[in-house]
Amino acid sequence: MASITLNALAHTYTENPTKPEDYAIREMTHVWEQGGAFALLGPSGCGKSTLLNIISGLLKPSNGEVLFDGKRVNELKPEERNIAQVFQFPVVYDTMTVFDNLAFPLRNIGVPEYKVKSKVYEVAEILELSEQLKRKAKGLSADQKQKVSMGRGLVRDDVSAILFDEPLTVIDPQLKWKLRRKLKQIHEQFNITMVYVTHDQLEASTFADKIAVMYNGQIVQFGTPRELFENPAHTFVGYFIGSPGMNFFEAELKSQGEKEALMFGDHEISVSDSMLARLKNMGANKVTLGIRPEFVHVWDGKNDDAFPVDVDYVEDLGTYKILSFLFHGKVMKARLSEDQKVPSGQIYVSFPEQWTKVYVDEYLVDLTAHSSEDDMNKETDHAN
Ligand SMILES: Nc1ncnc2c1ncn2[C@@H]1O[C@H](COP(=O)(O)OP(=O)(O)OP(=O)(O)O)[C@@H](O)[C@H]1O
Repeated sequence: MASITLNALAHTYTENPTKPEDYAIREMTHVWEQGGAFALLGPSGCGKSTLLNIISGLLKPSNGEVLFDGKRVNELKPEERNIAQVFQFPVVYDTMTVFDNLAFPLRNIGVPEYKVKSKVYEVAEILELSEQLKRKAKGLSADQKQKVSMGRGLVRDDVSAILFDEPLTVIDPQLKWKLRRKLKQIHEQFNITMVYVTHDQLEASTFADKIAVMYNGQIVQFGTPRELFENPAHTFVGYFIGSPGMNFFEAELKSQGEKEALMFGDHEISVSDSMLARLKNMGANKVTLGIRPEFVHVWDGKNDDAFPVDVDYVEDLGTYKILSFLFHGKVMKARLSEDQKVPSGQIYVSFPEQWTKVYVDEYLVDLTAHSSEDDMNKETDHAN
């Protein structure tokens, strides 16, 4: 078991990179703490496999270091890193039995046969492969083969971490859920650092305690599924997580007499005074506002804090409904519970201040985050 540190890591497949877009991995420093269950979540082409291959040693990074438990491993070959990697497609020896497939990594490092046997039985039991141990791998179904692949990663006690690269791609939808639960259970039992790569938010949040969201070669947020949902640190996280994703609209900071106000057309959007002060300080005149459909309040009648909007359409998804409405010409969505009345015509919506997130240059303006400005204010307070 090990912690995995990526220190000022960057990677390009281009010979002479000149701009940030030339990098599949833009410079990042990141730590996967030892024993954690993590997911690396992002769309196709964002750099997930590149990052995984750098950790396992299949790829040499252009810049920076990979450290296991604080020790640099850049120069170590994959087999010297004690990392197990499970790929999208099962890697099994068809002509061998399931038992021999599972035993292979142990026999390779000279583990005595009595230990091989007990470990293989233990792992086969967990993965529900005990009945198949004597069968040739060739006759197995795709999901059974993938379980054998996973098992080969699990048999060794000395692995530092297990990396899964979209391991459930070949698995039937009904079985996916079961295998995901299994992986979670295995993590709890073995306490190995696990990094699970996927582009599926449901897969990421059912497996991982913490998710790194990757976008354009960068980790834009690393947090619990709840943190990603409630406080997206980047507009991409707001868009990518949730179903449907966050509503976004542009607003302008304008002076209204003595006060500043955040305006969307002629509508004033309510944010805290400290947020207005922070935006003024940053010189941010144009911002992006984000609110999740779950947090938009929908009212039948007029209300002091609510804006009149027109219903566009309502989609009934069984246990909930998605209401699309037009707010100052912009289509936005609200999530209604099953028993909520389906509105039509003109309705009123409000955006609770707590859930109205403010983004400048795609990043969240987070008033709870510790800033050097706060430190300076504190120091001034002390001095006074
Ligand atoms: N061997 C390679 N040579 C050149 N460019 C590559 C190579 N492998 C990946 N890339 C590029 O690097 C970027 C990141 O690719 P990568 O495969 O790491 O992304 P990914 O998030 O794993 O995508 P997917 O989910 O589709 O596998 C992409 O723009 C891709 O085209």
